[in-house]
Amino acid sequence: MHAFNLQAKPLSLADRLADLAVDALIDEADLSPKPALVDRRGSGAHTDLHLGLMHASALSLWPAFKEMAEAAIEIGEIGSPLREAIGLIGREGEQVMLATTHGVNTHRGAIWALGLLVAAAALEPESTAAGSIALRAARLALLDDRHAPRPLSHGAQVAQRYGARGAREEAQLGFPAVTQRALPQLKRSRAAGHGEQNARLDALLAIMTRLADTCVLYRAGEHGLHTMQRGAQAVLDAGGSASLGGRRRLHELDQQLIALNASPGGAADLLAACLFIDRIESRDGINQGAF
Ligand SMILES: CC(C)(COP(=O)(O)OP(=O)(O)OC[C@H]1O[C@@H](n2cnc3c(N)ncnc32)[C@H](O)[C@@H]1O)[C@@H](O)C(=O)NCCC(=O)NCCS
Ligand SMILES: Nc1ncnc2c1ncn2[C@@H]1O[C@H](COP(=O)(O)OP(=O)(O)OP(=O)(O)O)[C@@H](O)[C@H]1O
Repeated sequence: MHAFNLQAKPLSLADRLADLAVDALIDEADLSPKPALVDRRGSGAHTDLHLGLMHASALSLWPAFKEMAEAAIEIGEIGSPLREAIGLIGREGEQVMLATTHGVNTHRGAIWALGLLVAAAALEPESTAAGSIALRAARLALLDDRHAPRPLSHGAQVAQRYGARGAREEAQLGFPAVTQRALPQLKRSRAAGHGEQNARLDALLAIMTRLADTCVLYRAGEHGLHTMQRGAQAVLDAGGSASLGGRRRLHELDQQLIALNASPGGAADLLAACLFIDRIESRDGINQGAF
């Protein structure tokens, strides 16, 4: 008789980073109540998205994130070969996502942001400070990818019309919405004892106060963007999502953004990026199999 070997094979660094990226996407999707976004309550301002689709899409991206981490480990340095390798994997990941969702864009911006961050984390697994990971990701984002198509995406149209450079610029600047706003707010709200879900909502709102979210600009113009930014600030000023006043303001913001069809999808992607970095930072080095 053969004995089964019940000892699990240890996860590789690439496995663990892909797990963390997918976890961050699932946590972002599940977080509720998010203004005008897909969450456990419903589809927000979207007609073609729902929570099950967001989950399926997140899970479908696991192999792409793992491959990006493996490419970073194998190539080992920031430069055009790595930039172009993760660009190719990202585009293939997008195709898998679209096949999973029957053509709906569930996570385009998230593949970009998390893909860069996964590669950045894999390059130097002992260097887990948020600023260091974001800086490596920015250096990658600044490199040109000769093979990237330049479609007239919604982001490109908004760039022409309003001058907002969206997801690309946010990454090239080192994710300031994450390092300067979301992570500090997440920590402040946790320290104030507001509870994890409220702390995450506050982090999302902190992103929304300043972000030039091209999803919102495309769908609702500058009026939509100002409504998002002012409304998010009003929730935080009223005490954040854990307070009664803040909750009321959050409900108002949800209603206003839905009426404007203004879904802050870029802010949602950056919340996932924030949760990914937070998990890495809060553990004892990603090389030590701590998660
Ligand atoms: C840079 C990307 C995001 C394209 O940007 P572009 O603005 O042209 O596209 P699009 O309108 O589809 O927007 C992408 C998404 O970014 C998110 N987003 C919007 N605004 C912002 C913002 N200010 N900050 C961060 N993310 C944002 C939204 O979710 C939006 O849906 C990326 O998809 C890309 O370059 N793809 C080419 C393939 C590639 O190189 N992939 C690399 C994977 S690492
Ligand atoms: N919980 C969420 N709810 C809604 N969107 C989200 C959520 N999380 C992330 N997103 C991001 O929002 C974007 C989807 O926005 P949107 O539907 O405006 O995409 P689009 O295809 O550019 O536009 P449209 O649907 O107007 O044709 C995705 O790129 C995704 O990364």
